[in-house]
Amino acid sequence: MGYQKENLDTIEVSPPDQYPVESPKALPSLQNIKLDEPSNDTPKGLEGSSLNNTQRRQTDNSKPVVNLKKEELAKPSSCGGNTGESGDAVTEKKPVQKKIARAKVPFEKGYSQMDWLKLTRTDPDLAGLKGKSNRRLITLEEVKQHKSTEGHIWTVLKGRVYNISPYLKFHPGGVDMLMKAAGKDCTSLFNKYHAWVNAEFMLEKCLVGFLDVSE
Ligand code: HEM
Repeated sequence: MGYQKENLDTIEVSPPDQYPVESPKALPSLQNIKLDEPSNDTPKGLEGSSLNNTQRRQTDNSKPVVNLKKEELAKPSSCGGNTGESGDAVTEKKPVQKKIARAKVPFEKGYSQMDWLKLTRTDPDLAGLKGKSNRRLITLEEVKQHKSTEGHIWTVLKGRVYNISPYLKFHPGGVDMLMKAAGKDCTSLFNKYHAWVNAEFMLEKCLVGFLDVSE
């Protein structure tokens, strides 16, 4: 028995010595294989997806368009297979769209988008209508009169009139930016910065009425 234990000990010691010798040999060979394969097909696509994941959050705005272009350009090269040059053409990063300066303002504690969602579910009168209907037609003149009254700052977005007062401090672009919408139709500004934002859902409870376009 004593002999067996000694034998086992010596056997157990030897494999850890072998692993570091074998694994470095094995890894480089695998890496070589992996590197060769994608470089023929879509190296740009792979680079783009992994690198952009970190960048995307900062500049979501123009990325989708640029990515689409890349994909479109990458398709012929991956079909052709041999044309590595066409891939290089993709790296000439000429922004197709004008880049809009985007600055997210760090939200105050208690003013995250999640907090806003909670508020919309708990506050009974974010629109400030005090029981009045939010189905009525509202003229732009009336909207203009609600640009500084505390608690009653209105804007028009895609034909709907909202009271944006309660949302001001929750707006990720900051109060100042959202105040540019006060008392007027902010649809084009809104679309300029973030056409993808689902304001209809976010401001549902702030609906005051609908813009009267008959005038
Ligand atoms: C009236 C309704 C509006 C709503 C519901 C709204 C909502 C939002 C949301 C959800 C974001 C975060 C977007 C993201 O994370 O991708 C955001 C960001 C921003 N918004 Fe607004 N917004 C409104 C109006 C405006 C207006 C009128 C302006 C400009 C005058 C504006 C300028 C910005 C800017 C500069 C940012 C920060 C950077 C960015 O993410 O693009 N927003 N807004």
